[in-house]
Amino acid sequence: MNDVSRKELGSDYPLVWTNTSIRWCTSPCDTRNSQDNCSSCKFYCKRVPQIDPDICIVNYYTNSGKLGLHQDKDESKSSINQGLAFISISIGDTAEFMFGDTRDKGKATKIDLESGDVLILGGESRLLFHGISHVKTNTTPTWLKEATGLRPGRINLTFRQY
Ligand SMILES: O=C(O)CCC(=O)C(=O)O
Ligand SMILES: [Fe+2]
Repeated sequence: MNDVSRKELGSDYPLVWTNTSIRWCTSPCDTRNSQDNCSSCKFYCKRVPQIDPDICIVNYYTNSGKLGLHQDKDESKSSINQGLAFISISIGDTAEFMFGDTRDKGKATKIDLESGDVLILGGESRLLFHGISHVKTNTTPTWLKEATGLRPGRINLTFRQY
């Protein structure tokens, strides 16, 4: 993601992202007990409840793959009402990710999700409309292609708590 996208996301929605590495909380951190005791991921702790994922959905997009704007509502009412996050990890080709408050594609904000980006939608942003407008051909990092023989396209993993 570029810096503009980071600012947009950071100011409007409680999202956490990284580029090319997973920055994860390594110290005790639990919003259910305390909101301030985590030095490594204060932002995440304060605004997005922690999850114990029990579902992983794997999406594979060819270079013509798309996913229309939608809300993720298949988890339990309790999970959604608490704003439990879903954690999305992108691998392979870059995709343009859209998100917004309505299903209107024209009004959605668009950001690039690159291989290695981690996006967390939780708390206030749990029910954001989101989707993939397109996948950018031949954008997988060369080292990844060489190391894995990954075919063209994009893999997205989302970890969720039912
Ligand atoms: O591929 C993505 O980045 C989003 C996937 C998604 O929204 C979903 O699986 O519900
Ligand atoms: Fe989704």
